[in-house]
Amino acid sequence: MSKLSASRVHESVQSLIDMHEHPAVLIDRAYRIVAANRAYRTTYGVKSEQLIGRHCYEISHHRDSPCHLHGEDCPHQQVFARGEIQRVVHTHFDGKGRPEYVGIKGHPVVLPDGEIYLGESIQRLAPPEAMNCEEMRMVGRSRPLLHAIDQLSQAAASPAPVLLAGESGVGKELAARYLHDHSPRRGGPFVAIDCTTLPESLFESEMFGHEAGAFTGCVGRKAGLFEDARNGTLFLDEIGEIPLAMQAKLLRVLESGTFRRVGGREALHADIRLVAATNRDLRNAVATGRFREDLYYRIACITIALPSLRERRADIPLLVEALLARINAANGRHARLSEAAWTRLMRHDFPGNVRELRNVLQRAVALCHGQIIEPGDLGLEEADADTGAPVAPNWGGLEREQLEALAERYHGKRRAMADALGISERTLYRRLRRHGFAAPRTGT
Ligand SMILES: Nc1ncnc2c1ncn2[C@@H]1O[C@H](COP(=O)(O)OP(=O)(O)OP(=O)(O)O)[C@@H](O)[C@H]1O
Repeated sequence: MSKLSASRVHESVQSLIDMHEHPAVLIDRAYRIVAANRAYRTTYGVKSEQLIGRHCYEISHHRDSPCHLHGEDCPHQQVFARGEIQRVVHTHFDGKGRPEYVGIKGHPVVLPDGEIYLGESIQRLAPPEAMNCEEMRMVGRSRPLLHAIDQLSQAAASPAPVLLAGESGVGKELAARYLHDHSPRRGGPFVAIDCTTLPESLFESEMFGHEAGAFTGCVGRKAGLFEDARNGTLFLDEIGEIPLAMQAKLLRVLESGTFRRVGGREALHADIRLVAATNRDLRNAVATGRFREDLYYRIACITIALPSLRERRADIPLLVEALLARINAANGRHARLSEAAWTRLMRHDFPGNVRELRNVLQRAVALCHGQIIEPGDLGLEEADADTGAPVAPNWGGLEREQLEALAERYHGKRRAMADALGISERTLYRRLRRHGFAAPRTGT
């Protein structure tokens, strides 16, 4: 766009987008910002004169290439290719460089100069204070994770029970905390219990509390988890493991909204938001009579599936970075992965998901000599060990995620990506084309 039309555009739309209380920005076909409102400038800590003409991905993503090259859905593509409105969730970086999840609505805007632009209105999904605690942050930018974050953000506003489904170690407890931290109950407590640790004999007293002398050996009155979580969120992990008789008791409380301490008479109000999690197929447990159907429908009002790490391999580099930083900080170390160790990690299947990745890194930091983690320090089984073959050459669907992960790690640089895979740039180019990626940048 010429300088003249840029200034015309700027004048005609500036006052319009300034009316938006959320950050709003107008972007041209070449990803350049042509106008942005005050909320956008404040959020991303950039002055007006430094903003116009800059690439949107530089400002919000701190990157030097468009976000769709890094595995994210990009409204830019949808708007300019199809003229359609698109809503996506992205990770943006605020003016202080802190990551945060945002919901973006992108729509086509036709201005008096006849040009089409992308108009984006951006809504912060997380209050910045909720994202500040690094331990609690759900790290990742892959499509499957951002889709789950979108669902979690929408569910957070409602009081309805949520069932989180996913393999062990995918981050169900972290997701439950996210729900709590983004809900109107965030000022109240978050109480988590792993139901497999509750023996049947103690289930009732642990859940609902007991009065003094309610049963043999019990001294004094004790509040249960329902009371501990008052005004907050009660997270029942592995809910599928609750014995049938106890399921009936839990259902009664959820239906009536009241409970009694064991040995008590007073009916207490169950003022909690229930979030449950399971790593097995609860519908199947219902079909085989191991889980009550009525309880299932009560707890699974909103069901959110959390992706396994295999389904979001593109997040591995970011997770490695975040987890290593935490482990290093906790141990006063500065360990980092050698290229060979990194390639070795990328070949692993991670049946134990993020927890397994964290444990592998913890072990590696403890075992490595000096600062560099070598493949041998990772302690991964021989079964999927380095064979010298290109990364996952026959994994079909996984190949796409690996390419995304490499694009992320090497900022889309073709030479470096090809080297990491042990293939030529031409082969890499063919693979990228096959998976519908735009050609990445050349150079190392
Ligand atoms: N997206 C993520 N970003 C950063 N850390 C994560 C992420 N997902 C999981 N983790 C980390 O992985 C570990 C396992 O997560 P969590 O306990 O939430 O998993 P889970 O699905 O509840 O596991 P289980 O089913 O065994 O209870 C934790 O240390 C958590 O902090």
